[in-house]
Amino acid sequence: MIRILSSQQIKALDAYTIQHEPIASIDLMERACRAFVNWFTERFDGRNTIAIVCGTGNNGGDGLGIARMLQEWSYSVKVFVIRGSSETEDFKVNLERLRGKVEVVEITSLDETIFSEYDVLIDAIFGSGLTRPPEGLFAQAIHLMNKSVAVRIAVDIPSGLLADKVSKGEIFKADFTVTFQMPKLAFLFPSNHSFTGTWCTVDIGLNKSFIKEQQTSYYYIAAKDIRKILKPRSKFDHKGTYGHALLMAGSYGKMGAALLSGRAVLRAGVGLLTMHVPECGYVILQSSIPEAMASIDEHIHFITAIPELDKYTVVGTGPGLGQDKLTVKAFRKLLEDFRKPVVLDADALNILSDNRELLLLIPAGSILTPHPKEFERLVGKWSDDFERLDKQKSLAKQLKSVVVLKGANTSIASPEGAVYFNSTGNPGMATGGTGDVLTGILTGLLAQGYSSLDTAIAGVYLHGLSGDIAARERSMVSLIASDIIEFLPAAFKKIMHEQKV
Ligand SMILES: NC(=O)C1=CN([C@@H]2O[C@H](COP(=O)(O)OP(=O)(O)OC[C@H]3O[C@@H](n4cnc5c(N)ncnc54)[C@H](OP(=O)(O)O)[C@@H]3O)[C@@H](O)[C@H]2O)[C@@H](O)CC1
Ligand SMILES: [K+]
Repeated sequence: MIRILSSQQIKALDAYTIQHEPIASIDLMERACRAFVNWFTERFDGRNTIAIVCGTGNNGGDGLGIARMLQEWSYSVKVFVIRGSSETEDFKVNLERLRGKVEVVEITSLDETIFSEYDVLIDAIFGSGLTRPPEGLFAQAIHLMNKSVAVRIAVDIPSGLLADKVSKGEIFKADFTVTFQMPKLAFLFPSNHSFTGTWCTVDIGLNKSFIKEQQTSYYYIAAKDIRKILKPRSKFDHKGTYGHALLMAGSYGKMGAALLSGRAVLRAGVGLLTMHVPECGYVILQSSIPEAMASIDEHIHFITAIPELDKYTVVGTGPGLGQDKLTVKAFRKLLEDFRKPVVLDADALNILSDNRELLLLIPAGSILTPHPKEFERLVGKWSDDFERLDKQKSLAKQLKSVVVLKGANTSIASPEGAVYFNSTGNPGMATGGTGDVLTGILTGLLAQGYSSLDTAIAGVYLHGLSGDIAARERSMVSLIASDIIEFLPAAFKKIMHEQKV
C-alpha cells in the first residue's frame, strides 16, 4: 500500500530524510528537480518554449533548479518570480546557481499577455507549504496561467490546492502534476481533477522506514497489494473449497443486470453459483449461464421470496432487483435470516435508503457498493469531498461493514476507519452494467473466503484493471460491461504472474 501522508507529515519526512540519510537539504531539492526533469524530457522536446513561475519557498526553489537543468538540456526557458514575505535558503541558493544562465524576471505587476508566448507553463509558486488562499499577484498570476493555451504542469502540487484540506480561491489548473514521492489526499477527489490533471508520482528517495511508521488512515492501492491478497490454488482443491454463492438479482426487463453479475461471480473464481431470479428469468438464465444453478421465484416479474439459505457461503443482491414492496419484504427476510456477510448494490441500496430500519439488520462484515447518487440517498448531501469522505467512514463504522464508493479512484472504507483508494480503471467504464459486474466479482471473491476488506480491495482493483485492459484492446469509447468480464481472466493473470498481458 502506498501510504498517503498529510502536509505536516511530509514536512517531517523531509526533515528526517535530510538528517538520517544524511543529505543536505539543497541536494534533496536537486534530486526532486532531477526527478521532475527526467519526467519532463521524456515527454517534451527542445522545440517547446518554457516559462517557469516560482514563489520564494522551496516549491519556487524547485522551479529554479528545474530551470537550470532544462537550460543544460538546451531548452528555451524563462523564469518568473513572485516574491512572498520570505525566501527559503534553498530558494536563495538555487537563484544564485541560476545567475547568468537563465533570464529571471521578478513580477511586480501583471500584463494580460505575460504568459501568452510560451508552449509550456510550469507552476512552482506554492507546493505543500501553502497555508491560505493565494491573493494579490499570486492569485492574478494563477488566473492568467489558467487562461493560457500552453500545456500547464504543476511541480508537486498545483498552486492554490491544499494537500489535505478544502481549498478556496484561485487554483492552478494543471494538465499534468508531477508530485514527489506519494500522491496527496486531495488528488484523489473528483472535484480536484480539473486542478491536478493527470498526475504521477516520482521517487525522490524520502526515508522509507519513516513513511512506514507514520499514522495514516489513507492508502493508495498498488498491484503488489493485490498479489499479496490473492491465494494460489492447490492441487487438491475442489469446488467446495471456493464457496457457494447465492445471487439474488433481476426483474422483468432487467435480467441483463443479473446475467452480468452472475457471469462475473463465476469469472471471479467461485466454486458454485446459484442465482435466484423471477420466473421470467428462468429461460434467459439457463440458456445464457449454463454454469449457474437456477432458483426460481414464484413471481413472474420480480423476486418475492428467498430460497433456503443454509448452503450458501455468501449472498450478493441488488442488480436489477427493482423495489416492489414484495421484493422489499424478501430483502428484509434475507437480512434477518442470513447472518454471514452480504454484498449489497443498486436496488438493495435504494431499498435501504427508503427503509432505514433495515440498515440495522445488515450483517457485520458486509460490503456495500454505492455510486455517488446511491450514497447520497443513504447519507444525505455533502458540501465537499472531504465531508463526503467523512460520511463514508462513518457509515462503514456504523454498519461494521466495508463501504465502497464507486467512481474514479473508487474509495473503500473499512469499519476500522481506514480508506483505500483504487489506482485502476478509466472513464470508458462509466457505462451501464459495470457496477453489476463489480457486485459479481465481490460476491465471487467473498465466497472464496477472503475477508470483506481484502475482497473489496482486490475486487475493485481487478475490476478496474480488467477495464484498463479492455480499454486498451477495444478503446474506452466502445468499452461495455461484458468486456470487463471478458478481460477479467487477463487481469487475474497479470496480477498472479501467470502471463504478461
Ligand atoms: N517534501 C519534500 O521532501 C521536499 C519538498 N520539496 C519542495 O518543497 C515544497 C514545500 O516547500 P515549502 O514548505 O517551502 O512551501 P511552499 O509551498 O514552497 O510555499 C511556502 C511559502 O509560501 C508562503 N505562503 C503560503 N501560502 C501562501 C499564500 N496563500 N500567499 C502567500 N504566501 C503564502 C509561506 O509563507 P508564510 O505562510 O510563512 O507566509 C512560505 O513562504 C514542496 O511542495 C516541494 O515542491 C523539494 O524541494 C524537496 C523535497
Ligand atoms: K506548484
